[in-house]
Amino acid sequence: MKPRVLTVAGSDSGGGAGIQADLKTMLALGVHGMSVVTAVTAQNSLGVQGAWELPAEAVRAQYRSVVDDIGVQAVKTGMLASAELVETVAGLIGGTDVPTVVDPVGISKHGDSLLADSALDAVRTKLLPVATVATPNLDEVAQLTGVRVDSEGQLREAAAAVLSYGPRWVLIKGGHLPGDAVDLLTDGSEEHWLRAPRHDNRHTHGTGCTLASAIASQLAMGRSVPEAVTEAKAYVTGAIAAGFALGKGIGPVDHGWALRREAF
Ligand SMILES: Nc1ncnc2c1ncn2[C@@H]1O[C@H](COP(=O)(O)OP(=O)(O)O)[C@@H](O)[C@H]1O
Ligand SMILES: Cc1ncc(COP(=O)(O)O)c(N)n1
Repeated sequence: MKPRVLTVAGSDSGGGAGIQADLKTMLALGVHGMSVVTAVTAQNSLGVQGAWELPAEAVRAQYRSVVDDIGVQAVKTGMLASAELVETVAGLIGGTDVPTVVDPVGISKHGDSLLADSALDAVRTKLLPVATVATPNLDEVAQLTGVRVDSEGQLREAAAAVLSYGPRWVLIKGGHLPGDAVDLLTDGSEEHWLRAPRHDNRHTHGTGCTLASAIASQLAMGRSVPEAVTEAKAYVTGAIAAGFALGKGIGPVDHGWALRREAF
């Protein structure tokens, strides 16, 4: 049976990030994608114009519908908006015995907040402990741990700070540093440095969502965490290289690049 992957995240009306990015990534990687919508954003290439979270009951009901009947081999979380939703989702994941990728989405590329400040503590104490892999970017590392990274040498310190909250693995994304796009994956004993050339392309909307969904898809196919992250990094790098202009601002990465490559 086709591996099934569930994203628990917010909707991006512009189609570049959030649930839309997750489902496109899952399609491109050959798994069956499913979604639990946590919030709806009015969003485009210029930023987030509005956001509305769903009631916790609606999130719980979507999750149960999917997991109890269809079943999942991996879960990915993205925008969770509020402390109540973070706690609800952490509880649901804690009761589901499959690998889970937690992308602790805090602020959009345009600087719009996608998570209430009052939810940070629940992310630290409830959500990170149930993650198989947590994938914070450098702003999220600073928000969650207070550790500020402005060089590759500090990625280790950032990783240790996030691991102290209990995820099995952490992938610190160094995408916002100058130079090569370097990420550090570690479980506190093994270290894997993932390095890709930086693509000089401003159309990077959705990079984090795409990477986390690709990791979840690879885990659902049975890969180990280091294998899954290595494959996912190659996929997101190709998607960034093929990112394209839409609207007047930052365009999306191209989720379909790998499908086209295989087709010809
Ligand atoms: N310009 C770029 N060229 C190549 N890789 C990039 C670029 N920008 C980000 N990345 C990579 O994309 C992935 C997502 O990282 P990042 O953009 O930091 O996440 P987020 O979307 O959460 O801010 C990481 O693997 C990062 O190294
Ligand atoms: C609904 C939603 N979820 C997540 C992001 C983060 O996007 P990115 O991957 O660009 O950091 C976003 N802009 N909108």
